[in-house]
Amino acid sequence: MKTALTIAGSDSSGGAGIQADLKTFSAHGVYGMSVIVSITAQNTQKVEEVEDLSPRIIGAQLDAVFSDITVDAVKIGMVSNPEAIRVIAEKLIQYKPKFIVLDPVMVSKSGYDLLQPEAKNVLIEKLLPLATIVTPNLFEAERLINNGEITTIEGMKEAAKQIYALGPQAVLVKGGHLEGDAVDVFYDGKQFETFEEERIETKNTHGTGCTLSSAIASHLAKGEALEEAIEGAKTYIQGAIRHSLSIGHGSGPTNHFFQWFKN
Ligand SMILES: Nc1ncnc2c1ncn2[C@@H]1O[C@H](COP(=O)(O)OP(=O)(O)O)[C@@H](O)[C@H]1O
Ligand SMILES: Cc1ncc(COP(=O)(O)OP(=O)(O)O)c(N)n1
Repeated sequence: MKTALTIAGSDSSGGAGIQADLKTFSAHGVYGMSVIVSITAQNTQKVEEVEDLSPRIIGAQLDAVFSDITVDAVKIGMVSNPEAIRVIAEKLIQYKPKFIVLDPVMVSKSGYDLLQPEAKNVLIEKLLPLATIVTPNLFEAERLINNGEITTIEGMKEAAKQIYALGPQAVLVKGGHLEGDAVDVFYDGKQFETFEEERIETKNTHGTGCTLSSAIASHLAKGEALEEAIEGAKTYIQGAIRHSLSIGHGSGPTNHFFQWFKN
């Protein structure tokens, strides 16, 4: 069985973070493992509190997994602070996993900072160059390059080019927050490709970014090429949003088991 490891934060409500990633891996038939960086007290309405784990225990989790198990793909989500980022980068350089999908999580949909402001430049310097692909949403893409607001597909292409210059092997700028269809822009230094799906009108989009990036990691773990992996992940997120769950009083989660149980 193929394996995937998520390095991310825990979401107590189960819609985003580690919990969304593990559900996504399972739904793809991939064995999931986790390195927890932070614990969030969060629900469908807001993030109440965040507590970071120490760099020591983050490093120990990484050593425990990599020293024993073959990791076919890694997904990185919420990494919270500079010290956590440094130990993650150090261990990934040591263990050299074949694929690293980096979702540069910065702010929750409910508006809570999940990346400390002083950690942004450390993430750019230490993690972007290690990434097989980085998957910013519009806000994150704007923050990575500090070049104004992105409001068009052309703007997404320009941002993808500038983020590519920071060192990852490829970039997928997600257009979930743009108007119109859900269009994501891919750039690998050679060509652009757009991945398009119809926009689904729903408030239940908690964890969409986590779900997409861990679906890409699952497809890469199974040996698919990058563009094929994105295509598969885009089909998956479309189903997961279409059958998203009205759980809680706010923005409900994506549905990972829509093939079997529709809501
Ligand atoms: N309402 C929607 N209908 C269809 N696809 C969506 C919708 N919202 C987001 N997506 C897709 O979900 C994925 C995650 O995008 P996005 O919501 O922008 O990420 P994030 O959760 O990081 O903000 C992207 O592929 C995006 O195009
Ligand atoms: C623990 C944790 N990690 C990441 C996120 C952000 O998830 P994302 O899929 O980008 O979008 P929202 O869940 O914020 O809608 C999170 N909230 N918690």
